[in-house]
Amino acid sequence: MKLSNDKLKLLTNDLVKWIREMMSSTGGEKAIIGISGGKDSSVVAGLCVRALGKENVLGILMPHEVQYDINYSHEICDFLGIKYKEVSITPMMKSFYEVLEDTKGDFIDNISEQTKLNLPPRIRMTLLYAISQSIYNGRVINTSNLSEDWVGYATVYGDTTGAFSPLATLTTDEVIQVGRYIGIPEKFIIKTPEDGLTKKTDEDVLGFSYDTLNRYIREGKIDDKGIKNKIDKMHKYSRFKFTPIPIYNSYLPIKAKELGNFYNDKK
Ligand SMILES: Nc1ncnc2c1ncn2[C@@H]1O[C@H](COP(=O)(O)OP(=O)(O)OC[C@H]2O[C@@H]([n+]3cccc(C(=O)O)c3)[C@H](O)[C@@H]2O)[C@@H](O)[C@H]1O
Ligand SMILES: Nc1ncnc2c1ncn2[C@@H]1O[C@H](COP(=O)(O)OP(=O)(O)OP(=O)(O)O)[C@@H](O)[C@H]1O
Repeated sequence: MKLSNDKLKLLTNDLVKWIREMMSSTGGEKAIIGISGGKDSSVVAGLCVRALGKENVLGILMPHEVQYDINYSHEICDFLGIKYKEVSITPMMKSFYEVLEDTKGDFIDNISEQTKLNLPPRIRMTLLYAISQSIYNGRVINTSNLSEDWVGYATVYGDTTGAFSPLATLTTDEVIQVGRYIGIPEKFIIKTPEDGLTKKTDEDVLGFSYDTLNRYIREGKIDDKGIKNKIDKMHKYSRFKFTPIPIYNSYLPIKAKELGNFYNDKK
């Protein structure tokens, strides 16, 4: 959705205020962000700098093997003036593969492509939490956007997680507009997103364009019925990624004083 300057101003101010409030309500001080050099992490980092000050934002660069565009990640951190650290995930990927190889035989024949695709996001998130927990009041900030989340194009317990998610209700084109509004240089926000492992673009993998998806999300309109059905199906079957783990709530009594009625409400 094309946003006017007034709307962008309102939205950006609100986002910045919300980040500040979320940081304080979760008892956090330092924002820890995985910096890929693409639009989502660049815009989240830019918003966090506005909300919390650059001294409270830390970028973690996590290449796997040779990341051909790693200079983008260094440059956006330098541009924002935030501290950053580059940590290769290759040793962790290797160990994981070794362990997985050892599980082959009994009930695993081959390591599936899905396993391979989703391992890097999970390792990156594990690393972000590991770093964040060793920093006083560190909080991992999620960088997902509405378009990808809408169709579940994200790894459960990988990039879907974090302390809070500033861009979760903004489509990819709206993230770009907010990025421009806060002065993120164009080269970081118009990079063609690709999944990093197959080198295919998101749109190749998804089978429809973000323009089509974003228009459907905001206006409910879509010309191609086949694509509409595909999006609806992807949406429906990926909601589990964004809901807390369902819990079995037995009828056995809970008499301890409960703040917030978490268990009793579910009965
Ligand atoms: N209804 C259900 N309730 C609970 N769990 C359910 C479930 N259905 C599947 N599952 C479990 O979830 C697993 C599948 O979910 P998941 O592991 O997420 O994997 P999956 O949805 O198969 O794949 C995620 C896709 O997102 C792409 N991705 C990931 C990360 C970032 C980006 C990006 O560009 O930003 C894109 C990635 O390339 C891949 O194509 C299944 O193997 C199964 O264990
Ligand atoms: N190489 C990397 N180094 C650091 N963080 C990464 C890296 N790759 C992915 N991430 C983190 O995981 C998030 C999701 O990554 P993904 O590769 O799926 O790109 P994306 O959703 O298009 O996001 P972005 O626009 O930030 O690249 C990123 O926003 C970033 O926080």
